[in-house]
Amino acid sequence: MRIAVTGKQGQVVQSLLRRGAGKGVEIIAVGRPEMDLADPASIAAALSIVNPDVIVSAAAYTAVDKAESDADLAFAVNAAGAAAVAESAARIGVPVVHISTDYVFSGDKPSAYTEEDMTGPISVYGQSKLAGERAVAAANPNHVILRTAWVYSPFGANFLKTMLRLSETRDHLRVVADQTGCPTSALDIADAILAIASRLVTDPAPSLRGTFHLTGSGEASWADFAEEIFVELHKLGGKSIRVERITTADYPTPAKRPANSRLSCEKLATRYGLRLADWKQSMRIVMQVILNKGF
Ligand SMILES: NC(=O)C1=CN([C@@H]2O[C@H](COP(=O)(O)OP(=O)(O)OC[C@H]3O[C@@H](n4cnc5c(N)ncnc54)[C@H](OP(=O)(O)O)[C@@H]3O)[C@@H](O)[C@H]2O)C=CC1
Ligand SMILES: Cc1cn([C@H]2C[C@H](O)[C@@H](COP(=O)(O)OP(=O)(O)O[C@H]3O[C@@H](C)C(=O)[C@@H](O)[C@H]3O)O2)c(=O)[nH]c1=O
Repeated sequence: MRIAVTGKQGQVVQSLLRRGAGKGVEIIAVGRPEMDLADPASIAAALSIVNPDVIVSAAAYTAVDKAESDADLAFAVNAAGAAAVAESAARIGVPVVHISTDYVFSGDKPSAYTEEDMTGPISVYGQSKLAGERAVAAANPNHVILRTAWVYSPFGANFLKTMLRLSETRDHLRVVADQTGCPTSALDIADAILAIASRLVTDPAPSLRGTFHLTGSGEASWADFAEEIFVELHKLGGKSIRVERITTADYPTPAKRPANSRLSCEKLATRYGLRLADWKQSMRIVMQVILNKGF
């Protein structure tokens, strides 16, 4: 199986390259400079030349706060760019696996969101990703949209790495405790994508197509996540860091985040038999990779 994945340095792309190695899967990362998602004309040619069996649409404009003042580029990449990737897959006649986000929800629901729940993004990033979901579904019926959340990994920029970086110069951090979600390892996402892609290329069942939630098992607030990171850091010989649990109002940001963005992943478990590990277990693996500086 040959997979074309959009982006090069991103967390999910890098995790796919790492997890695909040695499994008889050829993964080709297609990104800048040869393909710019903000330049639709560059997309079809760059993807078709790879002659893939599946396209994984993992590249996105992910700077949540910056998107508030950069909506045109966020929409160009996350909506028009995603649409062009899905159209390219349709033209080649292959499935597209598109990655989306918990931020398509408002966060008002008191329990975990299912795929049937109404969306209602409260940030430009979330709005642009929802527009992308709709455009992907319209462009290629042979699609899987995977909504994931709170992604961390040894690669790129993420909350876990931000916490570790801040801990180098501080012994006390203030972190919001009233936003709840599901931390998800990009390495686990990569394993799931590989399993999903191999089903899609062999099984035309409609029940395997559509929108699915894919997050780490369990739930946490950002403060819980930070505390667990620092427990593990201390166990691995690092310094002790105190987390002060604060409210969203105490930590003003340009973009609003959902208060609740927990996602129910039952549909994926039922249709694909896939369930990701508990986030704390996966977080420990990622921490060990980062602190030991290698796999
Ligand atoms: N990070 C998170 O917490 C979450 C992410 N998601 C979604 O998961 C997917 C993967 O996210 P993640 O791996 O964390 O993303 P990253 O922020 O780590 O990487 C973003 C990727 O997108 C690429 N990219 C950005 N703009 C363009 C552009 N104009 N043209 C081509 N490539 C571009 C980057 O390119 P380059 O390689 O050149 O830097 C990079 O490879 C995204 O769709 C994201 O919306 C969903 C939920 C949570
Ligand atoms: C750095 C920091 C953040 N925070 C808060 C701000 C915010 O509410 C929360 C997370 O902040 P970040 O900016 O790191 O994370 P954010 O960019 O909001 O992460 C999101 O990224 C996009 C791409 C997604 O799709 C989402 O699923 C989600 O992972 O933690 C603190 O309370 N203290 C801190 O020291």
